Amino acid sequence: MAGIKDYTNVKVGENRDQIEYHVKEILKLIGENTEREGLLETPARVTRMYEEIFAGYSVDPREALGVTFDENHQEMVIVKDIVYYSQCEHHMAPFFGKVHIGYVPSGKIAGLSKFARLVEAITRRLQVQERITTEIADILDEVLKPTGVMVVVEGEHLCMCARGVKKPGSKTITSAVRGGFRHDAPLRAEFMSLIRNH
Ligand SMILES: Nc1nc2c(ncn2[C@@H]2O[C@H](COP(=O)(O)OP(=O)(O)OP(=O)(O)O)[C@@H](O)[C@H]2O)c(=O)[nH]1
Ligand SMILES: [Zn+2]
Repeated sequence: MAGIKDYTNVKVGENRDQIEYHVKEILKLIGENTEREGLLETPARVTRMYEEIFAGYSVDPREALGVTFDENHQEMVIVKDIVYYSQCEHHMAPFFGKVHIGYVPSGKIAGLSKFARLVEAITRRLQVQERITTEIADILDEVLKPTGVMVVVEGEHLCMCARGVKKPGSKTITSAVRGGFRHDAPLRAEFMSLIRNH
């Protein structure tokens, strides 16, 4: 299975002309007049938007976590409320929410901003929420080799709100645990209580 770890290094900007062409074709196929004023720039706008929302394809998420420091801190570190916007791979509709990361270092810590960079690299692609969660946990585990990692992701999926089953407000919560968190219920409970918004 192709995963985030096999990042493709595709830069959307290099395919700009072709994407614009195909967006214009889709507009025609849904019954639009691509020559009316409001739509003239739309293929180019959509392409620029794709460059942003699909920027993750050109980033190796392991490198996003690049800067690490040797540090003898052995208690849990939590970076919570990292907002993400992603696109569901089934409908190409947005889903968005927050990522919460907790880890217990084992000699290595990462620069705090790098957690958000990791989240960006993984979410700015076509995704499912479960894979976002798993990949963040696996990459942290691989790069930092911590005593343990726990990742919780909250998401609201427009494909469930604006269409289909139409259930606005429903939330999906996914979690992944690695290392010491697996067999340590109090540690998981401490993480959950610290990420709760007060
Ligand atoms: N597990 C999981 N499912 C997702 C995610 N994003 C979207 N989906 C679901 O993917 C499924 C695709 O189902 P299909 O039956 O193939 O597509 P569909 O006919 O458009 O389904 P409906 O949304 O039920 O109308 C739907 O149940 C979506 O809710 C995600 O991140 N994780
Ligand atoms: Zn969907």
